Amino acid sequence: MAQIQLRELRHSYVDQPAADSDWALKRLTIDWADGGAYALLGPSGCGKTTLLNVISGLLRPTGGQILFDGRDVTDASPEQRNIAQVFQFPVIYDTMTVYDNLAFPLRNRGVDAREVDRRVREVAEMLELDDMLRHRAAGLTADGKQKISLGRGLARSDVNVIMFDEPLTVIDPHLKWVLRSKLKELHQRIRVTMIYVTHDQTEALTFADQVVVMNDGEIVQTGTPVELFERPNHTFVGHFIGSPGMNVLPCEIAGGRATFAGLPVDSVNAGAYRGDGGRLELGVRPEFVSFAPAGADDGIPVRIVKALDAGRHRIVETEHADHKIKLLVPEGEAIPGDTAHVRLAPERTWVYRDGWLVTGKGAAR
Ligand SMILES: Nc1ncnc2c1ncn2[C@@H]1O[C@H](COP(=O)(O)OP(=O)(O)OP(=O)(O)O)[C@@H](O)[C@H]1O
Repeated sequence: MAQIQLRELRHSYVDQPAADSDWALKRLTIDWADGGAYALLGPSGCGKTTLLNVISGLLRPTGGQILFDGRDVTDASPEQRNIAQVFQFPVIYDTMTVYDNLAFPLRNRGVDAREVDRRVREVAEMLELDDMLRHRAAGLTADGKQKISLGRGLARSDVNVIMFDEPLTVIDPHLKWVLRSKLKELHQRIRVTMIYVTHDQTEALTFADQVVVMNDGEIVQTGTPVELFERPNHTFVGHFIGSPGMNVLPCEIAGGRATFAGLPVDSVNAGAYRGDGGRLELGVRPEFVSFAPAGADDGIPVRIVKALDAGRHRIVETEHADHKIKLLVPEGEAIPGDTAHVRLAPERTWVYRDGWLVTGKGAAR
C-alpha cells in the first residue's frame, strides 16, 4: 500500500507542445492518502486514461514527478511500481480454470501454495465465483469473465495501488450495482489504495470516499460526494455532478452584491469578489431553487417552460430573459401555471469568476 503524490505532472502526445490544448494533462499536483478509495471522474477525453497510464508506468510523463511513499518512481518500470490494474474489458486466460486465473498473479510472485489457496478462495467468495472455480474461464459470460479480472486485481495483498479503468463497462446493469457495493465492501476490508476511473457519476459517488473531478486535462476539484454537491469549486463540477446539474446564470457584482438581469440575488460569496474583472456567474443547484408563494413578487420572475416527472419530484424548467432556471418540486406540491417568481436559497448560491468559485484569494484552484 502506498501514498501517491503527483507533482506538477504534465503530459502531451505532441512533440513540441505549445498551445494549452496540446496538453492532455496540465500540471497536476495532488496527494492520494495510503489506503484511500478514490474515483477519477470526468467526461471522455479529459485525460483519465492518460493519468492512469502515467501512474502505472505505461507512459513516461512529459514533465513532473510521481512519488510512492515519498519515493520518486517517475522512471520506474510498471513491474517495479507493483500495481494491479483492471481494465474495461476482461484480461484473462480463457484456457485456464477460474481458480488458476485468480491464482496466476500470486503464483507469478512466488506466493506459497497455501497462501495462494486462501487468497483465491477469499476473493472468489467475495465475488461469488466460488462455485465455478473448477470451470474453464472460456465458458463464462462477459460478466463472469470481468469478475475474474476484478478478482485477479484484488488477489494480491502486496500491491501499492489497485487501479480500475471503467471496470463495469461490460457488466450487465443489474449486476453493476452489486459489484460496485462489493468493491466498496472489499476496500473497507483490505484497505489498499484504490483508484477507480469512470465517467459515470453514480459509480464514482458510490465507490469513493474522495472523488477527483477532471476536465480538459485539469483536476477541477477533489472532495467527498457531499462537498462536490454542496460547494462545487468550478461550474463544470456543478454541471457534471447532479441530475439535473447546477443552474449557471450570468451576473454582475457591485458593492459586494450580485445582480442577475438587473435583479438583486443574495449569495454566499459575492462579498469576496475583488472587482478584478473576469466572467462572473452565479451557480445554484435546482434543489435550492423554489417557487415564491402565489402573490409574492420577490425573487426572479419566470415563465414556466416544462415539467418532467422524475419519481419523488418533478424537474421544472423555467426561463427569465432566455436564461433557463431549473428547480425541483416535491411530489404533491403545486406547480404554478404560466408565470411565477423563483427564489434562490442565498446560503446555496455561489459566485464564480471565469468558471472558478470566488474565494477572496482569487480563483479557488
Ligand atoms: N495515444 C494518443 N495519441 C495522441 N493523443 C492521445 C492519445 N491518447 C489520448 N490522446 C488524447 O489525449 C486526451 C486525453 O485522452 P484520454 O484517453 O486520457 O482521456 P479519457 O478521459 O481517458 O477519455 P475516455 O474516457 O474516452 O477514455 C484526448 O484529447 C485524447 O484525444
